Amino acid sequence: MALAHDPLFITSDKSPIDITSTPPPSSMMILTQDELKRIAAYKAVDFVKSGMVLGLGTGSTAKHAVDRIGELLRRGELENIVGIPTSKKTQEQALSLGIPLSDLDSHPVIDLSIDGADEVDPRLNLVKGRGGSLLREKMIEGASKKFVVIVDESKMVKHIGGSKLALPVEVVPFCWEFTAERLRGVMEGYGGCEAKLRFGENGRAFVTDNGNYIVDMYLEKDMGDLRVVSDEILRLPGVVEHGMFLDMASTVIIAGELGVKIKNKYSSCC
Ligand SMILES: O=C[C@H](O)[C@H](O)[C@H](O)COP(=O)(O)O
Repeated sequence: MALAHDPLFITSDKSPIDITSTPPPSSMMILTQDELKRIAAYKAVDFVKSGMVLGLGTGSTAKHAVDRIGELLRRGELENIVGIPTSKKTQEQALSLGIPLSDLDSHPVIDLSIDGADEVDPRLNLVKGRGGSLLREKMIEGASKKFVVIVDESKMVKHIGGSKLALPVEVVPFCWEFTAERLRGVMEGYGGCEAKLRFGENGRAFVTDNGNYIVDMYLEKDMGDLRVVSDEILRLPGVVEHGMFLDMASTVIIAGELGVKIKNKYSSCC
């Protein structure tokens, strides 16, 4: 894959989403998917300023952003950062990098969160949680003034579920089969789905940081009105949270073959 290094920006304001992109350079370099993730992550860290309270995301893309924040703190280029980790794994990583940490109880308003995503649709709705961290992510990113999502271009889909990979739902372990069956039932009205319990590497049910299970829903079609589906899923007793992050991302940074694109959601205010 090739990526631009020339920081020349083009802005378009004609779509409901504001798109800024870095075009391909004259000399191209082949980059791996992980390098693309790192490029998106570093670009997002450009938004970080000293003194900020930061939501620290989880996953292979967010890991690069946390590393970068640690590096800038170490070099003294950032100061007085407080990180709010979205998982135990990120907490460990941040601690190992010397990033001062806190939580939502002490810092209920977060200046900026940076995190990866599993899918991004054209309206910047997301699927998250294929790493199992969706609940803490949704709590922390939902409390953020700005939420910057970092992805490589493979995550862009025409509609939620378009990758044919899982839409994760965190459920209580108690009678999870009953809850999975109820989820299947709800989804019949929205194109249908297969609902499977997620297993960990040890062959047992995967357990989230909150002691819950994950039921992965494999969608068959575009679900239509995502808000309606979201509300129905959340009304099921036994469901804790789902991995659709609707209308939450303020900016999505996409690293791909043709360069880095930045999509901003229009703000409704001045
Ligand atoms: O639970 C995991 C998170 O939602 C991740 O942000 C998401 O799965 C994307 O992860 P990655 O950057 O590893 O593709």
